[in-house]
Order: sequence, then C-alpha cells, then structure tokens
Amino acid sequence: MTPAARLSAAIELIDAIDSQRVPAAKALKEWGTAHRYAGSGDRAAIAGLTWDVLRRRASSAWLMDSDTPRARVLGMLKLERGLDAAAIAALCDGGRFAPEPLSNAEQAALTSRTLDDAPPHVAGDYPEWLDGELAAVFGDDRVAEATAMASRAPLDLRVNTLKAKRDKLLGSLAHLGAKATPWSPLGLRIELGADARNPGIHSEEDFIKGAVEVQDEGSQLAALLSGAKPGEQVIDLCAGAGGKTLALAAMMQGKGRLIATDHDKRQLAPIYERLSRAGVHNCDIRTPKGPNDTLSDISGSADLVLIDAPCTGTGTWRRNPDAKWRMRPGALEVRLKDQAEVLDRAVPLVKPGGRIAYVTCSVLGQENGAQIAAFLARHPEFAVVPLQQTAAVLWDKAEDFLAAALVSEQGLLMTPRRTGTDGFFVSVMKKAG
Ligand SMILES: C[S@@+](CC[C@H](N)C(=O)[O-])C[C@H]1O[C@@H](n2cnc3c(N)ncnc32)[C@H](O)[C@@H]1O
Repeated sequence: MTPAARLSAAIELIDAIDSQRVPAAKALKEWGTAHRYAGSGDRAAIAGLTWDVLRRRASSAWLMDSDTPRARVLGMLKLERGLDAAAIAALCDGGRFAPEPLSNAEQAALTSRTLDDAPPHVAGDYPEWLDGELAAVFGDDRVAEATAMASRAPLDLRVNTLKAKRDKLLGSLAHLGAKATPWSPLGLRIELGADARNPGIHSEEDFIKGAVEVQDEGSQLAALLSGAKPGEQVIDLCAGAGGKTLALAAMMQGKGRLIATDHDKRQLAPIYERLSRAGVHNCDIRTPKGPNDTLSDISGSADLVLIDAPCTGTGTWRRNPDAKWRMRPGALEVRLKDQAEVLDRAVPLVKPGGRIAYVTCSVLGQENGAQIAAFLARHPEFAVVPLQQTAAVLWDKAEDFLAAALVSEQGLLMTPRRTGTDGFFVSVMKKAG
C-alpha cells in the first residue's frame, strides 16, 4: 500500500471506531481480517496512524476546526508527525486509494491555525471532566504534563537479575537498539518508531529464557522503591499477572518468602508461567477459593505488603490512548473505594516495624496523596517513610530522581514529562514498631 492509501485506511478506521463505538484494538483487528491482502508493514503503519489520531483526538479537531475522522487524521499529521501543509497536500492527491485533495478550508487550517487559544483539555488532549483533577495536581503545567502523557511510549524491559546482568543484555539486545534506562539500574529501553511495529521481544532468546521481562521503567522503580530485601516475608496483595511479583522476587534473590495473591483469580492466570520462566522458586501463589480469606493464616508477620492498587490507569495513557477517552467519572469512584478497601486489608498482615508500599499507575490526586492521607487518618500507627530513605535504593541517582519526581508529604509521583516513565505514584508507610 502507498502512504496515501494507508492514510485512507486510517480515516476509515477512525470512522468505524467513532460510529460503531468499538475499542481501537478491536477495530484494528477487524480491519486486518477484512483486508487480508495488507502486509504486516501496512498493518503496523495504519495502526500507528490510528493510535496517533487517538492520542491527539481533541487537539487535532481543534486545529482543523472540524471533528470529522478525516479532519482529525489531517490535524494529527501536523501536530504529531510534524508534517506541514504542503507535505499533507502531497499525500492527499486524490489518486487511486488516496484521500481527496485538501479543501481551501483544510489548507488554511493547516497553514494558519494553532492551539494557542485552545482550552487546556483540548491542548493537552484529555477529557474535559478531568481538568479540575489534573489542575489540582499539576496546576498550570497540566497541558505540558498531559501532552507528554499523550506521546508515544518506548518499550522498556527489566533485566531479571536472577538470571542475567544488564551489561550482558545491553550487548545481546543491541540489534534492537536497547539502551540503559535513565533511572532504573535494571532497565533497558527500546525506542519505537511511528508505526506500531513490535520489535518481537517475545521471540528473543533472552526473553524466552527469562533474562528479561517487559516492564515500564516506572513500574520497575515502583517495585525497587518498595525496598523488598532478601530474607523478608513479602506479600504482593494485588499481584495480577505478576509484573511486580517478578521484580520483587529478583530483589529478594531467592531468599525469604514471597506470597502473591489477587482477589480475581483470572488476573493471576499468567503468573505461573511467568514465575517459572523467570526462575523464581520462593513464591507462594494464593488463588482465591470461595469466600474464605486466602491470607487467613498470616497475621502481623509481613515485613512488606505491596499494594499495586486497582486504579484508573491515567498514568498509562500514552500506552493506551483509547482508554483515556473512554474513562468515566464513575470509574474513578469505584477505584477509590477499592483502594481504601485493599489498604485496610493490608493492615493486619504487617508486623510491627513492617511496611506497606502503595503504588498506583495514576496521576490523580484522589487516588494518590488523598487516599494515603485518609489511610493515615484511619491508621495513625502508620507513618510515611521519608522520601530520601525510600529513594536510597537508587544510590547516586536518588537525589536527581527526587528532584525530577513530583514529591508530596504522602509520596512521590513519576510522570512521562518529569521522569520519562509512565505515571506512577509510590508511598511507603511504616507501622510503628
Ligand atoms: C494494577 S493491577 C495489578 C498489576 C500487577 N501487580 C502487575 O504488576 O502486573 C491491580 C490488581 O488489583 C486487583 N484487585 C482489585 N481489588 C482488589 C482487592 N480488594 N484485593 C486484592 N486485589 C484486588 C485486580 O484484580 C488487579 O489484578
């Protein structure tokens, strides 16, 4: 397919996503089934265009002064891909399979309109109802923060120190362009291009043998900041598919006891294979069975309970721009209730002097600082560990990391703009000894 034909396909896809209200991933899959002649390069390029339109959904419509699928694709080409009006006109030449030539109004919009007068939620590409929430956290920086949250994310990997060292993997994955991540001592980063082509990490020998896992650097840092140590008893209360469990296991170096559970057994399903591939032997997976508490035998003995809390996922918008536009206020309310519940559930598990590490992949204050402030009011036996102490696991990078993150009395917030990671909030609290 020509670049122009790919553009036409992206317009068609955005139209289908809008008119049939289907998730983008489903629409892309259906498009692929209906267009079997399209090669993998075409599919990746069309998916890349479609995701980029979703990233810049509001700002591209503002730029074009029109909300049609075509207008948003054209606006995205300027805002996200940096093409000027002449380059866009060259793509829209009206040829076979190409989009129609630009109208005078489109030409004028691409030449002279800007986002200068756009309201913050339009310039920053986020739902209007979240403006107050983001203003409360970022103030006047919210457009810049949200714009970074709308950008494309790299592929981050965590080296599994139970099996390998980062220096060696920097060599063996050099053909994918893997570089060391800025903050995590275990991270590798592969920058991805505008097309949504996956570098095939799951087929690499290092992945198959468990030497690396896919994990955003922010998620790696959240696990590191929990401070899990060899010999401790550590509970991963919201283990899900086990991303953090694997990181905790590596930190514990096979020594001590790691217990992973989740209230939804379906979420836990992939964890067995992942732990086995990673060579983890000290993890006890507790699958919920009926109404009995899976942790009823544990009382006041955990050194650390990690709560990778259910949250709105606003910190991962750059990986899932579709979800951002689907988010509704009701979802935030449900999450806030779940978070308070899971925090309270952790309390009796922790031993005197033990810690709770609370993590979300959200940037919203209600899910982060406010949730912790409310928890501390309910449980005055807990206090936030000073951030310098929490960040000490990053050694010589600790000070710069804390300067980059948004810090508060309750914890620290990483964001794409500040730390180049997904948005993650971390609060480590210690129980009085
Ligand atoms: C952010 S996800 C976990 C991701 C996972 N830790 C990882 O790194 O791959 C949050 C998880 O919390 C679980 N969850 C929600 N409410 C819970 C509760 N009250 N107790 C335990 N788990 C809960 C959800 O099923 C979901 O798997």
